[in-house]
Amino acid sequence: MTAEIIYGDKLAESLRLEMKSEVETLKEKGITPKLTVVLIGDDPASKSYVSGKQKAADFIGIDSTLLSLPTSTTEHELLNTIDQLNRDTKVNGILVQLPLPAHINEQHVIEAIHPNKDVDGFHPISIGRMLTQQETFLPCTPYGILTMLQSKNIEISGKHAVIVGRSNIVGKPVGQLLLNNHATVTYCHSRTPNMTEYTKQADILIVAVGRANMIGADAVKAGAIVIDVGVNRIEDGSLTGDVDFDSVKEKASFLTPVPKGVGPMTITMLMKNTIKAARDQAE
Ligand SMILES: Nc1nc(=O)c2c([nH]1)NC[C@@H]1CN(c3ccc(C(=O)N[C@@H](CCC(=O)O)C(=O)O)cc3)C=[N+]21
Repeated sequence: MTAEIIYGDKLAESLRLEMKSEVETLKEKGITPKLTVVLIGDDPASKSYVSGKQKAADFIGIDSTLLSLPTSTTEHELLNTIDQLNRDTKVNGILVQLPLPAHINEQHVIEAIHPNKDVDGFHPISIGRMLTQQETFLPCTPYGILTMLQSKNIEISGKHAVIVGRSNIVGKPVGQLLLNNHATVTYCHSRTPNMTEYTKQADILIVAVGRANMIGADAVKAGAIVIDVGVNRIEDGSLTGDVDFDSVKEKASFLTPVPKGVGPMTITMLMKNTIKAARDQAE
């Protein structure tokens, strides 16, 4: 079997076009969605992701502001900045780019963002609301993955979804989102013995570990749907996923590439959440 490749960049483009006209309509009603991104320090990867977010916002017509703060910023200073953004009625969404420098407690920062402006969906209130299936901001990468599956009319209900990786921002929430859509969910992680015994049972395999080419064709069931969330910068400077694309392509039914897969969808869902924030706050 040769897999159909799910191109996240193509889907992102069509969704961004829809959002552009949605924002035009909102602007006629006097609503201009505004996102503020806070970036601490000058990590090149973080800068590159942030510029991708700015570009998407510009295209859609979302007002986006980058607040660039030095690495020496204290946790107290950052919490004060967030407090000001929480109070600023013009700001609909707040995103603090992760990872943060070691002297700042990430959880304190995430919990400081008002849940109504939590467009990343990382606040414990947002996570709790997602778990209990209340309406909320869905975390962008899991939301993007769900949208990619739906775009290909892939049935989730009754399928066995195996998640490799258990991070708070991808692995854990994507499993819960698939569970909400009636999948049977198995989590694998660094302490799972004989991991391929599980991955080979997956109808839908989601890999979010951050280790280049850790999943080969031997770990995949024939006809499986494989979603690669890995972002690994390799020696030659290029970007590669967690899945061995060339071999898995010959065995899976659907496969996402890296780059041009989940990454562009993550940014797109952030834009969608920002528009939702603007709408909700205008009520
Ligand atoms: N508060 C917060 N929210 C995030 O959503 C967040 C974060 N912090 N920290 C870092 C991760 C990573 N992330 C990516 C987004 C887009 C691409 C993306 O668009 N990648 C392009 C390639 C970009 C390139 O070539 O560098 C692609 O896959 O085609 C990748 C990674 C969001 N993150």
